[in-house]
Amino acid sequence: MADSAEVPNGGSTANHISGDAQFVVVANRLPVDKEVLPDGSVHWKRSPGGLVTALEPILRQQTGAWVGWSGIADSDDNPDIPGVEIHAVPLSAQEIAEYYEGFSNATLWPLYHDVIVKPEYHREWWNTYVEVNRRFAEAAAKAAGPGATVWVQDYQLQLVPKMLRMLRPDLKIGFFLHIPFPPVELFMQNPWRTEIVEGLLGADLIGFHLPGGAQNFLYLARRLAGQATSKGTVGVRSRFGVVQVGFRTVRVGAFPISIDSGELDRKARSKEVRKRAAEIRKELGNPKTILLGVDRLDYTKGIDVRLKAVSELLAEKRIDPAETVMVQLATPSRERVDSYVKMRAGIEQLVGNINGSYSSVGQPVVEYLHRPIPRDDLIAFFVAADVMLVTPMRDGMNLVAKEYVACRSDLGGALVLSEFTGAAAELRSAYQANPYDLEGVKDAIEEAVHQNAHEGRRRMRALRRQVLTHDVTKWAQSFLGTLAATTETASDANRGVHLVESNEQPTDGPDA
Ligand SMILES: Nc1ncnc2c1ncn2[C@@H]1O[C@H](COP(=O)(O)OP(=O)(O)O)[C@@H](O)[C@H]1O
Ligand SMILES: O=P(O)(O)OC[C@H]1O[C@H](O[C@H]2O[C@H](CO)[C@@H](O)[C@H](O)[C@H]2O)[C@H](O)[C@@H](O)[C@@H]1O
Repeated sequence: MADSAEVPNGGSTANHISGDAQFVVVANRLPVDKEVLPDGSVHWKRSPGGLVTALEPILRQQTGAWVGWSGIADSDDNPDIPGVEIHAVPLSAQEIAEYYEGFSNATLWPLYHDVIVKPEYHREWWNTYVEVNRRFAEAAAKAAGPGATVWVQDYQLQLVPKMLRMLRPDLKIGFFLHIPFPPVELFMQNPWRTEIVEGLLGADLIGFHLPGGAQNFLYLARRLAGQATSKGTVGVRSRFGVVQVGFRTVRVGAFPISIDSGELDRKARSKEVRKRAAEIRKELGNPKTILLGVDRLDYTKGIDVRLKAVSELLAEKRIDPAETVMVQLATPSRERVDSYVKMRAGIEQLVGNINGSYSSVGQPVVEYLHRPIPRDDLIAFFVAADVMLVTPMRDGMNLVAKEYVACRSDLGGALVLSEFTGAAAELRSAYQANPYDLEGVKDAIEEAVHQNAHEGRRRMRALRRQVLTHDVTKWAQSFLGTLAATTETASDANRGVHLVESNEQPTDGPDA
């Protein structure tokens, strides 16, 4: 183990006595968010988003440590979670503004999601991103036992793999990106593009949801970091790409994430959930059709698209307001970032417009809740919904689509799914649509609303086969199994792989 090392990008050096955890997850967020109630008491609640939904069952199966931030400023409390050793990384209010709201969510998030909103590039935000990444790397280096496996998560921490390797060359380091890896032309906008590619190359294995992301990364590793890489296509959980970094071999692969589908299936079959689902339908006025949206309130999710589509279908009398209720459950998200403030106002206006035009007294057409819903209630909503609307402009995976399918053991319901989600590659039997084509989205919703029962069961059976056989355990096992099998020597890892030198003319272009 290296006791001290030079950390690139302005990092300090330190002695890092190792801890004893053999498996360490490093993520921006802890699995629980700290909340200080008005009476001063502290309450820990489930953190928002799919990353925590996916990783929480993995940590339950595999004892280890979790390094992350508690969601509020200046807190280093470590909540008690059975079987998980928590290491909170405190962030100041300024770091939250510059690293989390700034560089992570107003620079990288829009850049990696097709620049739906214009990314902002500020040097101070970048400097704080580097500084906070260094702090996470140091915390991980302290938590990890000798030779441990450390799994770094997502776009907020792309510099951690290289920083951690400098501190602790004895570790096996994996990195997984939960959001899309953008096309090369967009990635090249980033003034710190080379530092990010080099940061990621500190890992032994870099995982993406889709082969396209992995291939984009391989091209950039050659072009920006000047490394030799494999050529040819990357497969799903197979045919990994290779980047040769000096004597080290870095593997690059596609590992589509999933959910604990078995557990959701069991819960959704329970008497309590069935009863709650029936109550929900009754509370909504026993409509013929319940349309459902479940999202973090994020501009990438296309909540406005589905509201506009429903509004036009009502205007064109293709769906009947007396028979239809749309429920939109929206968890508050990144509420101090400008683009989120604007988007929330736009969505609430659309909801108001639809209700103003088509509701009757006591019977709103759109029910909109801006708060997180307890898990068991959410499952009951999935069971009650006739049509699930998942319409992102771009989404790394979208676990909501998979959760809906896992909850439909009755083979009822229909899924309308944007082509631009990672989930679309697997959920082929959904009613898929291009979210930029409003007529196409309307047609998909109308078809789903009016599907005949036989066709609905056929589609749902196919969707469930995929979701139940590809659960989150399979995702983690395939990633961690590949990481464990990474070999130290270039000659072993590269046997049979043709490497393209960075100065060779590549035959596989970006997105190939
Ligand atoms: N309104 C809500 N209340 C409770 N949980 C929600 C709500 N909206 C989304 N979720 C949960 O958050 C997770 C979202 O994951 P995903 O669809 O992958 O998107 P993201 O991680 O971008 O938010 C899912 O597990 C979903 O059930
Ligand atoms: O931590 P927040 O800023 O509140 O955001 C919540 C999480 O959102 C993103 O989730 C992504 O991960 C999901 C699981 O892989 C995937 O299905 C989804 O498409 C992604 O958007 C983000 O990547 C996480 O880091 C956040 O914690």
